[in-house]
Amino acid sequence: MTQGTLFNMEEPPDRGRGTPEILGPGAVVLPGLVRARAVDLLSAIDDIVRRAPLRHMTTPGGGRMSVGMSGCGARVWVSDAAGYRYETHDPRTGRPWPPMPGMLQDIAEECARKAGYDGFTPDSGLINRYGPGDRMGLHQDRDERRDAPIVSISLGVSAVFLWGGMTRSAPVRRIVVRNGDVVVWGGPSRLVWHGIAPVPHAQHPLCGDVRYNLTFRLTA
Ligand SMILES: O=C(O)CCC(=O)C(=O)O
Ligand SMILES: [Fe+2]
Repeated sequence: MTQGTLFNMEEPPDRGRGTPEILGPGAVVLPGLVRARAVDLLSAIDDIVRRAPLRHMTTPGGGRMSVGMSGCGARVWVSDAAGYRYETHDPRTGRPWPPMPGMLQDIAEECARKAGYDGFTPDSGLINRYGPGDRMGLHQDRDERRDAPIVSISLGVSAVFLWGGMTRSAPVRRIVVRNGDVVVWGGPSRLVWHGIAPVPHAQHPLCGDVRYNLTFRLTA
């Protein structure tokens, strides 16, 4: 990922629940789509991070990412002084990443289908953990297959998803993503710059002051 700039703007107005919101060609927010599965998803995250602990990765430039990361599946995104890449083994433990639970695979595929992407079979599930104030700067997801969409699930504390354009300096839309919301982007929008504004200090009944994000991709 490439870190970019963030803009601090006031909270955007609320949007209706349940109505898909088109972000652009091939990109959609599906509000609350997996809210009923939030407890199961969080328990799957717990199982994974017990075996592959969350860690703060460093960027090639030496910066420490505020978001805690782990993952499951055949390959998981890692970053260190050597660069951004996918690895089959967890550098922290030397072991293969935990396999992707069938439940996660099914939910990711169903989310993709709902967004118009039939036949999406992710081989990588990234876990991002945001504490209060943690953020992810504007970036493009460039390190995996670009002919497959990204399926992104928000859990816990609400955050503002930043949805930019095809260049880093394009105007940025701010979209509130809540527990159980899903964002899917692919096709002509696959390389849109995006990020997460600093997560507010807030409480969610399932997660305390934490936001989790699960992101599914195809890497090989
Ligand atoms: O946390 C999010 O919603 C976005 C995560 C993201 O963009 C990424 O992992 O590449
Ligand atoms: Fe991303």
